[in-house]
Amino acid sequence: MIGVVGAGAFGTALAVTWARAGSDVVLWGRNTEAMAAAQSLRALPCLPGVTLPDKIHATADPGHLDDCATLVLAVPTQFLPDVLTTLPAFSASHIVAACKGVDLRSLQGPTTTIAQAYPQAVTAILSGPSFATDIAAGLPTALSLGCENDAVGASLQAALSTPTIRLYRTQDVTGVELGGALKNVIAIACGAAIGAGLGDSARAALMTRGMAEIMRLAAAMGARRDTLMGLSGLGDLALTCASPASRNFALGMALGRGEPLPDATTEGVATADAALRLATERDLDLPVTQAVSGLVAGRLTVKDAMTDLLTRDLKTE
Ligand SMILES: NC(=O)C1=CN([C@@H]2O[C@H](COP(=O)(O)OP(=O)(O)OC[C@H]3O[C@@H](n4cnc5c(N)ncnc54)[C@H](OP(=O)(O)O)[C@@H]3O)[C@@H](O)[C@H]2O)C=CC1
Ligand SMILES: O=C(CO)COP(=O)(O)O
Repeated sequence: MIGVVGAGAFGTALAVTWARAGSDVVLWGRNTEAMAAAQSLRALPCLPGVTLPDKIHATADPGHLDDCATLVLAVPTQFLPDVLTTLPAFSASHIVAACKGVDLRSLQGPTTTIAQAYPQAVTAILSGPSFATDIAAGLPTALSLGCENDAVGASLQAALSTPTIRLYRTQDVTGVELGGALKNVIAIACGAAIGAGLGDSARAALMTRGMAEIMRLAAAMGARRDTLMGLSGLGDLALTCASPASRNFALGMALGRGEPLPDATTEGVATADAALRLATERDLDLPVTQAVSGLVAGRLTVKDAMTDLLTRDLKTE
């Protein structure tokens, strides 16, 4: 049995696809009324038009997660520590993070946060280009599964792949985590460029130089370059920087149009500042990330950010 913690768009979409593939799934959300309604109506408002298969048990009672050998945590990264401290302890042997961010308080990725709360469990990270709506619609998707323990990684890969979701596995947890987290920051930059009317060429430049920043920071933290060139890196960058369906890209577009910050809980907002702190500790320069941090905090306009980026010292590629 698979337990999914977090009945938002992504947790629900994953639960639906695993249930359709034949797994029994407990889908836990914190709101008692909402989860009772989901269990009886077989639907959740975060995924309109999607029917919850019978194999999903929607609940707000964490006791129902006790029998799950595998738990998948699909809550926004900044809320993960709270979720882990408010839920009772579980006996799950495998815990998979399905979150894309770096915790701003601890500067840790989700698997480190989980491992501190559950030292007995093997942790893994699931990340890659995948809109919840696409997964729930049964559209084809490929994701990276990072797990240091390759035997457990292989069993999770088999258990969590479905006829429509293909998982590739790696032992490079840091690469999978940082690829998924840092692409959100670059998506905000690309959205801002498009929202401000700076054009597709500017977006391509930001994606490319943003990828260089992702590589610079993640490699300094131990990630492998080939992981970052894979699904949870270049793959997710390509999706998120090109689609208004991305909340990070859409947030950037709103800022680019001169509107106020629409939703400060969007993953890339906190992760921009977390990435800058990680970079400062390593004496690294992340100019696009710096621009995003200034934009979301209201310290910079898109015009200021553009001028800052274009007037930097010329350098080799
Ligand atoms: N949406 C997508 O297409 C994708 C999302 N992701 C990643 O999945 C993660 C979750 O995102 P997503 O599902 O979209 O987010 P949503 O905003 O749709 O849902 C977030 C969920 O987390 C719950 N939550 C928030 N705070 C707490 C808390 N303190 N305690 C308990 N539960 C809490 C919310 O509960 P409540 O409803 O009660 O507020 C909600 O169920 C993010 O890291 C995101 O980057 C990854 C790939 C695709
Ligand atoms: O991570 C995602 C797609 O892979 C979803 O991106 P957003 O969080 O920007 O919507």
